[in-house]
Amino acid sequence: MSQLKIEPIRLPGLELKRPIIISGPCSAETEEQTLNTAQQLSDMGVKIFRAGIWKPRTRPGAFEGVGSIGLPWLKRVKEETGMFIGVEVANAHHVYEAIKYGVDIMWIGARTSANPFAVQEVADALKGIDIPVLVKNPVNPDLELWIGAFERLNNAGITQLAAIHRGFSTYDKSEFRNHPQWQIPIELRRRFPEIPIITDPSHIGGKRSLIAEICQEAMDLSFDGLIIETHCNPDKAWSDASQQITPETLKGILDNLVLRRPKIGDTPRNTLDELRKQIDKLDNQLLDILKERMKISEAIGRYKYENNITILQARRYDEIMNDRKAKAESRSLNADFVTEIFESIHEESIRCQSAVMNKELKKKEDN
Ligand SMILES: C=C(O[C@@H]1C=C(C(=O)O)C=C[C@H]1O)C(=O)O
Repeated sequence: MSQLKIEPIRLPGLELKRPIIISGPCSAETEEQTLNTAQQLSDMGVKIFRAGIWKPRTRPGAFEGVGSIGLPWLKRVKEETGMFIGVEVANAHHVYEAIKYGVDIMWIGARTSANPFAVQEVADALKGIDIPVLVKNPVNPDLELWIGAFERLNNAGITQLAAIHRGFSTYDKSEFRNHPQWQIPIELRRRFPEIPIITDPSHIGGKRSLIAEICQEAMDLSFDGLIIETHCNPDKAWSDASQQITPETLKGILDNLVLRRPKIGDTPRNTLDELRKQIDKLDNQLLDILKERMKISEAIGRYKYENNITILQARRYDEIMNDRKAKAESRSLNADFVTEIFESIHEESIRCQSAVMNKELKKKEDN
């Protein structure tokens, strides 16, 4: 199991409290737009400003960021508002430029964190620089690749690290621009509880109407912060207009966030302990039932071996899936959830039957 050395993010003079808020436009477009947005955010108490300077776009021809000429604008933001400034970096040149202009915090984008060569280049460029680096999840839902990026940065001596959860690309259209797949950042939290997780509702939602609920969900998962795109005139934004909001809208969203305590602490435990005992008991029953079901699958596997029948019986499988889904619905259980469970049980049943068949075959060969 990998070990990471994670230290809290240090920004001089700023006490980082949950939720950490990072905000600013998707892209710095003009000096005026950058400063105007920053001033409004600063007035409402936001301390960390973000703006994209180099924008990796899916197709050529879209606005790809203003490049290094935007860095003096960010420097002005820092000087005039006192906010800390952050940009996305994707190669060594970006890192050197950002350092030159006093950038306080850098993040690695989702397309970059999917590419170990690019992450390594950024890590090598950062060697010897003590700066917080935020790593967006790779575009594909691959937790190991995400962890690999933290390891590469760690190996280069970067320890002030945090994760940005921006959702995962899917071919299917869904209500989200990038599917949250919350179980992936949750698994990151389980394995590396010391890594702060910052959710990016702008990229997950892709539209303004989803931002508030994604922020609330992230807070209820006890994540640590939010990075939210804001623009002084969102409808006129040069990139990602549909997901940017005004600083004023952001203020409304933040004011309405319900912040619950991540630790159970000294709340009266009796009720919770009792309910958890009931969960433990039911989980044990589930495990016993699964064990019994797999034993029957094995017996079916032996029967199929002896009678020369294929393991997969698509019609029976289809009947089971339709039946269990209907029964899930009649019990007000989420049909997608139940479908996933039975898909997984079926897969394991096939694996158990294959193992039985291979064992029988080997026995026969050995005789
Ligand atoms: C157990 C069997 O084999 C496979 C596994 C199934 C299951 O675990 O429910 C169902 C159908 C088959 O694809 C079977 O044929 O009944």
